Amino acid sequence: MTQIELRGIEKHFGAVQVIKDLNLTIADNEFIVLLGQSGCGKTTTLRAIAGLETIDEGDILIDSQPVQHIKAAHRDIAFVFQSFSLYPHMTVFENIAFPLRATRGNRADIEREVQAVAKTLQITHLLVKKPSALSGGDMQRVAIGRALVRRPKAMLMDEPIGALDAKLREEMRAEIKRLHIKQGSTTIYVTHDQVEAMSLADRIVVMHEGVLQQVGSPHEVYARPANMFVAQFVGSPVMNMSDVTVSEDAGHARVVVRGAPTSFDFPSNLTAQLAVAGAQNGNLTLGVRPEGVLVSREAREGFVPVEAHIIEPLGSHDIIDLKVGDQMLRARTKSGFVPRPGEAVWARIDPAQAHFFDSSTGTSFGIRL
Ligand SMILES: Nc1ncnc2c1ncn2[C@@H]1O[C@H](COP(=O)(O)OP(=O)(O)OP(=O)(O)O)[C@@H](O)[C@H]1O
Repeated sequence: MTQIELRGIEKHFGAVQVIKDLNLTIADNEFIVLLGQSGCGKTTTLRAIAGLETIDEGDILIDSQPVQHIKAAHRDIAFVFQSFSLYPHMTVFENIAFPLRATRGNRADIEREVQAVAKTLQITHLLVKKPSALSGGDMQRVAIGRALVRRPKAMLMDEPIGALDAKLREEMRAEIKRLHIKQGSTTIYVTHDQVEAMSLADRIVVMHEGVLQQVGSPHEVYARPANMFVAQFVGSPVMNMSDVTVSEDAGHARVVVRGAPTSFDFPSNLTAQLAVAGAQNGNLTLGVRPEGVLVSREAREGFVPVEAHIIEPLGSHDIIDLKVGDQMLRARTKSGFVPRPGEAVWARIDPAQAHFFDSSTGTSFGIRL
């Protein structure tokens, strides 16, 4: 059982505040991913939990006990870094066994535990080798094995597969997930890669400039982004964002994209919901992911004329830039469905996939259609 709680964490480096009032509770066995751009304070947060960095304000609690006064070595937390930091003169077996030497004297116990971890990570055949004979992925497996072997209260991982090539990263991602399901330990994982975050996390914590933006399951963060930063950071290609005005007309809401000649049809309850949320024209941004832009070759009800502009065929699907007046809208369509550049087609925004944000604060109005 390991629960970790961060209460009102603040951290400065000189005059620069790198963590601002961070509050977060991580449940036992939970896999949490801290996601954000370089420099947003992820690593500093992880190091503070491990005891490698002090904090200026707030409390860090492990199983309800404040730990600020406890040194890193006594927090019983394992840390896996991007750089593998294996001991080059030791074999893989000795590297994994190393953390056990201080705590478990008995050779037979050490042998058994190293073998068990090696089996879990499928590296038994590497135990006699030296790190210099290993590939990048295997080195990182050994580093993870060394962290796991002492069965720490929690695992902290800082971009552990960031240095590997794309194919190996994908493989290691799957392995880390399998390992977590099998081994079950409270894990906090740092990355700037949203795909990695989505595929690994029970919950993603999105950070920006030291401020927590949203905590939620991958689905929540993707489908219900709390603000424009999260909306554009998660998902690829990025969410379309346009300034819009909304008016009511003959039982419909009409959404006009600034610079576009036509309006998109929305259900009439949009205007009522926007009014309740305090949204006002002139301060309204519409966000829609490319899969929320529907494209048709023929005129259909609710579809407006647009022009296919740039087409990126990606095999499983195509990404098409549609010209709507002087605005661009990216759509994701079935592969080969659309047209040549310059061809006139029809588009509609799926109201169920539309997001409305306050243009000045970026906050979502939480509209559900
Ligand atoms: N020891 C330090 N002294 C001064 N500034 C630091 C120190 N460590 C980090 N910083 C600064 O604090 C900010 C947050 O850094 P941090 O490493 O936590 O961010 P990050 O989100 O993990 O980014 P990255 O992925 O690049 O490591 C950055 O602006 C960084 O330059």
